[in-house]
Amino acid sequence: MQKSPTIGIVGGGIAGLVSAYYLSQKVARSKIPHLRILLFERSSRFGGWIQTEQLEKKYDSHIFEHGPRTLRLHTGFSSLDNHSTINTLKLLEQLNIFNEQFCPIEKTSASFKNRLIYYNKKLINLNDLSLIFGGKPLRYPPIFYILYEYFSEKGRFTVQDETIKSFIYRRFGHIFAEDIVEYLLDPLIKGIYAGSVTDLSARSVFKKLFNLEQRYGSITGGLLKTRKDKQNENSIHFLFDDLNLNDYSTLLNKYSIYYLHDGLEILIKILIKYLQSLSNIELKFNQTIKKIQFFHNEKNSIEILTQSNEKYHIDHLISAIPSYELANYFDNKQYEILQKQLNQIPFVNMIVINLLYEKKDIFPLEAFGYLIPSREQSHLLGVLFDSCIRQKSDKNKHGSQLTVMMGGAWFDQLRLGQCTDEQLMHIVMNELKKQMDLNEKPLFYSISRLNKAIPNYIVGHDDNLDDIYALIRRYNLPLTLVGNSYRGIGVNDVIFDARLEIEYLNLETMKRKHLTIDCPNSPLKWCETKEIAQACDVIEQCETFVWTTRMETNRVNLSIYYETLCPDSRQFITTQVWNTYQSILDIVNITFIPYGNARELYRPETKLYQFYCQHGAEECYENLIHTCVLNFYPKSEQHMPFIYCMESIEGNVETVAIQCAQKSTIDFDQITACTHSRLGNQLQHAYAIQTENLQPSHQYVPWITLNGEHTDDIQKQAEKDLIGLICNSYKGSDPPVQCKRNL
Ligand SMILES: C=Cc1c2[nH]c(c1C)Cc1[nH]c(c(CCC(=O)O)c1C)Cc1[nH]c(c(C)c1CCC(=O)O)Cc1[nH]c(c(C)c1C=C)C2
Repeated sequence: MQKSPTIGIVGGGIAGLVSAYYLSQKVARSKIPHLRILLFERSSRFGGWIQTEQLEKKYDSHIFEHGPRTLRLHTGFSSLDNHSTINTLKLLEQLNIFNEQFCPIEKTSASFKNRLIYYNKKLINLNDLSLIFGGKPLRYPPIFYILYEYFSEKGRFTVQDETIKSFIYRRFGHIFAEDIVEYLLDPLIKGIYAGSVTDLSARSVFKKLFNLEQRYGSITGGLLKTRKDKQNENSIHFLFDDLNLNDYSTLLNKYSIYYLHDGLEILIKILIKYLQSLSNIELKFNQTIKKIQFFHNEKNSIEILTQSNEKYHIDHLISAIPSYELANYFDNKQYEILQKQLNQIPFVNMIVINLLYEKKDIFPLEAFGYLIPSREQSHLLGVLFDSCIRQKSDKNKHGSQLTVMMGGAWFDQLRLGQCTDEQLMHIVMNELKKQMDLNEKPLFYSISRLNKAIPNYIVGHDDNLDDIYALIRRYNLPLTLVGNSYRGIGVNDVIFDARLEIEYLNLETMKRKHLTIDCPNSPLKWCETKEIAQACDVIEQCETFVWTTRMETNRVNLSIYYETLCPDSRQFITTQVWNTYQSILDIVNITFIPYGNARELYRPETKLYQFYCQHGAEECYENLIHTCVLNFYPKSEQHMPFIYCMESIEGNVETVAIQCAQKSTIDFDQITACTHSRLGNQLQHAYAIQTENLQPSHQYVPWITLNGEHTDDIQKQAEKDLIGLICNSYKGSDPPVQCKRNL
């Protein structure tokens, strides 16, 4: 008998909708067609901050975007690869809106390249190199900055996190940092986070640059060393084989950003239409949630109580609301710390003013827009030249359009919350007159006050996230976090992150919770599975007399000699070994030896071994991470999910390791300490010896031994059907049910 497992999603913004979308696809692939998905949105519309207003005909049907309007085709500052970018393109294709809606902007076009700043009461173009050499806004030639950074003291492995300002001052020194911070990074950070360089985290916002410094000792040195690796980036994502970068390389090389012809909200509308066509999804508008209660019972279920006192029982909750809103639902004292950690992510208020002018050419030059450094003391953060950006779609329309952004981290200081619309417009008109020499009155305008619109990843954000995940694990909460509060604020990041999170959801356990199993008549079957044993109330007896006996006497010993970045090793671990782990772990000991074709050299001066790996320094580092994890987490249940995760995801090793540690129960601080210690070095050396002592010597990786033996036959069978191989080698009289199916 089977009741329907149910997943609840709270929040009907882009994160909630794409979570429902990817979940529906996962359900269709899996064998749980009865799984129900409930999506709760408190307002009467879906889409969150993504909102497109279509103006009347008398305004030439211009569109006003009240939130995001362009999407990235390049990696951006925090993303480490192009997968999130490709993923959104795939989504547009899957929803059949790519061909009619996708409007890319060429990298060479003025409306992308020309990014201006308001400097010394003038608009200057950062793309105009002569300006930089002419001493604006950088006082010295750029090569001075680069050389200083390259030779400045290495901060390797010393800094946990710091503000963007302190990072730049540490790397470039006082003489050079001032220009970079005041006139480049201050406006840039305003133009993405509406935040301040004195608050935001270098580690979270400039992930790539921060990691390069931590790894290679300097940003420039790191960039030089990793230039070669970039060529290998055109790969397929390990979890999602539809994300083949090669399919899109021409497009990514040519274009920089894109917008959707009818505005970004078309993506929301099409998603809703698709979700409404599915029978197992219910989209619930106007549903304010009063309470979410987690029950720590056998089923670990959740109760959602709405304002209208309706109750919903669900098995898993996907939170697609901002972190501070989720925090409110944890009103039980028990979750006080989790509530506090969620509340530690600050959000800033924005005022977005769209303006339509009658005249066609109101812009000083064709550009993306301009940003205003804090030193210039303006009430505005920046101005977007929408007509330049949407040139292709709006070429036959009259007039011109721009958007003014206000608020962010300076919202309270400038008392913008107290301004009436008239006062805001007065400020805007004055500033545009001063900055753009724009004296015209707009034909039409629209003011949006976006409360707590953009999360600011302040210093310690990544550590805070670690704590949040550790608490969710400690309380054993069936909870998934998606949305821009956590791991990226761009639309691409939010969509891709939701897809990853859904991929990691284990629907099987949800299904099992809903199976009502009757105890079979024959006692021979009582210990076949945990669920049957539970139904027969003989768990303890099975553990003592059947399952442990299997464990002690007849277990098959499987050893995998591998290297972490080798594609064949990764393929083997993420398919054959992972399936084996998931189904027949109680008859096999799985041992990992992460070394493979590496070589070692003893350095008497340091009394340490130096390792050289087939796939370079990155691989040596990942081998070492695996080595340390295997040492501190010796049980398969402890290290296998981490190893599987790391071997599944491509990208910067440290970032992936942190991400995977968060998802499993690994304390990454402990592992980092080990990788930098003599202990880590000794453990890696032990694996080198173990690999070098193999009889016969290994000739390739992964190299498999079964009960200490390697033959071509064992290798071939292992690569083809590892479960079958282990089941056949198992000598116990009570093979698990999965083997019976296999034999
Ligand atoms: C003036 C304020 C803002 C402007 N846009 C935003 C704010 C707060 C919001 C915003 N802009 C970007 C993102 C991230 C998108 C993503 O990663 O997918 C967000 C949330 C993109 C962006 N905008 C600028 C830059 C350099 C970037 C990074 C990626 C890219 O190159 O597209 C610069 C910029 N933003 C604004 C202006 C006027 C401006 C430059 C002239 C407005």
